[in-house]
Amino acid sequence: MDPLVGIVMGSDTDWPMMEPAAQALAEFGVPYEVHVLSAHRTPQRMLDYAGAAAGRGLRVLVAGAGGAAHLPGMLAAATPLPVIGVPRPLDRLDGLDSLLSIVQMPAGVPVATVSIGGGRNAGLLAVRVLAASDDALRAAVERFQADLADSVVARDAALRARLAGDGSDTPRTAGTS
Ligand SMILES: Nc1c(C(=O)O)ncn1[C@@H]1O[C@H](COP(=O)(O)O)[C@@H](O)[C@H]1O
Repeated sequence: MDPLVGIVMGSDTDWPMMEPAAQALAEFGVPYEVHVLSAHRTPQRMLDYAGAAAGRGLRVLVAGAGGAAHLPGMLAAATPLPVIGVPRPLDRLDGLDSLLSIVQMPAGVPVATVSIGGGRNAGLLAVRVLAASDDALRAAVERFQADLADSVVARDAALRARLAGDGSDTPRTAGTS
């Protein structure tokens, strides 16, 4: 199947952060491609990719980068497709630099920014973008949401059972120890 989502990143060293995006897409059966592109290091290649993306059938781009993370914004400038940015935490500044570089776009050039290191949510958001015009995919998203809710209920029950076993499940008044 031709890819619908382009997962791109400024360096191959970003892959551990971006792999969960790929896994999320795979869980929903959404075909994707993966590339290393850099607004800084391969500017023309990045522009060529962005310019051709929609015509090749891609529908969403997920772009991860660290530090001076200009890749998502530059892609958004050069494609009409929705771009989801993923800020990568590097050794210094804990990813705040990447987050601000990606999220503070000028009006007219939107990038949907997920949390620092939020590769999985970026993949899930790409699925939702596609699901807006795909009934079968939307039904799969609804099943995913129901499963997530069920897992929280199960964890609630497991925690309460564990605390009851400890004899520590006694209701307490807020502010008392
Ligand atoms: N932020 C960007 C861009 C860009 O925005 O064009 N190109 C590479 N990078 C980032 O540089 C970091 C270090 O890269 P290396 O590990 O290759 O030195 C990576 O997180 C990459 O996304």
